[in-house]
Amino acid sequence: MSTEGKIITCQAAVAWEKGQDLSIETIEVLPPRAHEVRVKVEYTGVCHTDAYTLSGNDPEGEFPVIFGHEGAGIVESIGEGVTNVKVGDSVVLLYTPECKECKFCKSGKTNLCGKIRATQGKGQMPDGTVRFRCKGKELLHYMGCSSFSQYTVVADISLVAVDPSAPKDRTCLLGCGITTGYGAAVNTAKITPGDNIAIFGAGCIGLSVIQGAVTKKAGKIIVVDINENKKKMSFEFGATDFVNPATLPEGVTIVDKLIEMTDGGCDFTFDCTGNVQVMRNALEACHKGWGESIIIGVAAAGKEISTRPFQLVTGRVWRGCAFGGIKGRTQMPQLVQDYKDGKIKVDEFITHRHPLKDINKAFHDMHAGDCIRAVITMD
Ligand SMILES: NC(=O)C1=CN([C@@H]2O[C@H](COP(=O)(O)OP(=O)(O)OC[C@H]3O[C@@H](n4cnc5c(N)ncnc54)[C@H](OP(=O)(O)O)[C@@H]3O)[C@@H](O)[C@H]2O)C=CC1
Ligand SMILES: N[C@@H](CCC(=O)N[C@@H](CSC=O)C(=O)NCC(=O)O)C(=O)O
Ligand SMILES: [Zn+2]
Ligand SMILES: [Zn+2]
Repeated sequence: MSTEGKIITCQAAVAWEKGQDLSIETIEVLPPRAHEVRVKVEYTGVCHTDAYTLSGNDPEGEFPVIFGHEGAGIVESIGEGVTNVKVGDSVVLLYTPECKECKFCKSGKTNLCGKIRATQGKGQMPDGTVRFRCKGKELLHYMGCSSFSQYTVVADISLVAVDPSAPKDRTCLLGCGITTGYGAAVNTAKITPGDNIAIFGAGCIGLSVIQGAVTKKAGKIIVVDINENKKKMSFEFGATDFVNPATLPEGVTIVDKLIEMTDGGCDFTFDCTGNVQVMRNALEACHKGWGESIIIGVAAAGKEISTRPFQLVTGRVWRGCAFGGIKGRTQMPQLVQDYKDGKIKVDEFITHRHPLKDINKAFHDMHAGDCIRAVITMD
C-alpha cells in the first residue's frame, strides 16, 4: 500500500539532550511539502561532526534533534514541484545543498549554497517548520539530512540521484567523510605532482586526503597523528611517512620535523583534527612563500586560531573548506562512478557496522581509537 501523502511511523535515534546517548524511538514523519522529498534511509555513516554536536560543543546545536548526515536510500515520495528526483530513485543526502541559482552557486568560487543555510542551521525545513514528531513533541532536523531516521524529509536541493547499482552501505560515506577529504586534496588544494603534503589526523577525513594526494601524484605524503594505530592504515592508503609528535626527541617540534623532512616546509598541509593548536602547527609547517594550509576539522565553540601575522606576510596561506569544496548535485554521480570503477576507495573505511538499535555503539567506537567509520543498517 502506498504511503504517499500519509504520515509514516518508523524508528529513529533521537537526541533528546546534549551529552546523552541517543534513544531509539517510534516517531512520525510527515509527508513532504513543495520542493521537499521523503526518503527511506537504508544506511547511514556516523561522522565525528554528529558526535561534536551531540557533545554540546556546536554553537548551532539544538535539541531534541535527529542527527545523521551521511545517508543513502530510496525516494519514497516527492512534494509538489520536485523535478530532480522521482519515486524509487537511489539517492545520497547532501548536507551541503546545491540550488544552482543562488549567488554562491552561481559564483563559480564555492560549493557553499546559501539558499536554505539559515533554516538548516536552526534545524528546520526551508519553510521554518519540521517534519518529525515524537511523544507529542516536534523534533529538529540536522544539517538538512537527519539520516538517523528510517524515513526523513529533505529539501529537493539536499539530495542527488545516483547509480542504483552502487551499494548504499558504501555510497552513504560519500555523503560526508570521504568526499570531504578527497575533495580538499583534489579540489581545494589542487595538489600537483611532486607536492609535499602533511596531513594532521588520520581518521576518515585524513585518510581521504591521502587518497586525493595519491590521485594527484603528490611527493611526500606525511601523516601526523598521535594514535599509533593509524600508522598501518595510513601506509595502506598511500602515505609515504608517519610521524607521531609524541615520540619526537625533546626540543624538536612537529613544525621543525616537517620543515626538515620537506627541505623548508610543505606545499600543502591539512588539519583533520579540529584542534586549534594543531591548526597552528599545520600552518607553520608550510613552506615560506607559497605553502597553503587547509582547515577541515571543526573546532569547538569558543575556540580560535592564532599565529604570528608574519607567517602570512611571508607567504603562507590559511584557508578551509566544507565538503571538500564539492558541489553535490553536480559532482556526486561521478564520485559514485569513480568508486564503482575502483578509482576511489570506500569499502576500506568501514571498520564497524551496527543495526540502528545499537547506534550508540558507533559513538563509543569513535572514541576507542580504532574506528574509521561505522555504518548503520537502518531496517
Ligand atoms: N569541513 C568539513 O566539511 C568536515 C569536517 N569534519 C571534521 O573533521 C575532523 C576529523 O574528522 P574524522 O576524520 O571523522 O575524525 P577522527 O577522530 O576519526 O580522526 C582524527 C584523527 O586525528 C587524531 N588526532 C587527535 N588529536 C591529534 C593531534 N593533536 N595531533 C595529531 N592527530 C590528532 C585522532 O587520534 P585519536 O584516534 O587518538 O583520537 C584521529 O586519528 C572532525 O573535526 C570533523 O568534525 C568532518 C567532516 C566534514
Ligand atoms: N555548526 C557549526 C559548524 C559545523 C561545521 O563546520 N560544519 C561543516 C561540515 S562538518 C561535516 O561533518 C560545514 O559544512 N560547514 C559549513 C556550513 O555552512 O555549515 C558551527 O556553527 O560552528
Ligand atoms: Zn560529516
Ligand atoms: Zn545555491
